[in-house]
Amino acid sequence: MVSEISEQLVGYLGPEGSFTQQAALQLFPAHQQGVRLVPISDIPLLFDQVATNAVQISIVPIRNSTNGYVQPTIDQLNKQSGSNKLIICGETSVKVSHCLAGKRKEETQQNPPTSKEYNFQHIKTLKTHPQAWTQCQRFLEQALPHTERQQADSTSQAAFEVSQDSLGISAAICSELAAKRWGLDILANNIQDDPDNETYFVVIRQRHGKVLVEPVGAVPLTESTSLLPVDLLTPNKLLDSS
Ligand SMILES: O=C(O)C(=O)Cc1ccccc1
Repeated sequence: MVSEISEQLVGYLGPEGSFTQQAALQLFPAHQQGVRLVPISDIPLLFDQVATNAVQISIVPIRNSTNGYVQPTIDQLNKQSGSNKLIICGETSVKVSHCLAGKRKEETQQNPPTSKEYNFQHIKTLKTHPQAWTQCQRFLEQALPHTERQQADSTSQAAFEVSQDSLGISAAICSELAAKRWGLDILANNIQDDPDNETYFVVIRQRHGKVLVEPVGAVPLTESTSLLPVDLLTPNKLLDSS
């Protein structure tokens, strides 16, 4: 008996509140019937899950306007290119505005916060996806130059981890959506160096896989428009605009 897929599963770099979820929602709006967005914990797993048909599509970050290619994605593209099983069927982009999110320091009558500046002295550890450090370099050098940095698999994973910190001494660099989703206070917003900071995402699926619902507004991949490294655009490699 052949089992028909009644619901299309679309993986994105989770948990909820990531920039990749914003890209996934752009491509598969929330009200769309027959599609379910599934948070997946890291980039290699997003590729594996498509390759095994555990999800039919994955959305992965590939490049940022400030600091270039997302290396784990490039590594996976190179790894998968030999098998010819997966293709990239479109691209999209999201404007990326980061905030610093954590627990606000208790305010006392004697120590009210000044109007715009919050005191970050209680923040001992910063967490985020590696791409975000260099997108927020100026702010971090000025406001938190000596704070310990810990890497997370995504910006929203960093927000989730900070939400579990009962001492309130860590902070995440993430979207405002992630801060809200995981119950954090926004300690500073728009902390990225470039106000036009933007990240590009690609849509991955199996070359011969069944896709019930096509992504909305995805830019098709062509040699002239693609954001991908040229050596990955050669025929018979992973990429295909068809
Ligand atoms: O999707 C996310 O939240 C990520 O962690 C990847 C990322 C990191 C920095 C900017 C945009 C996307």
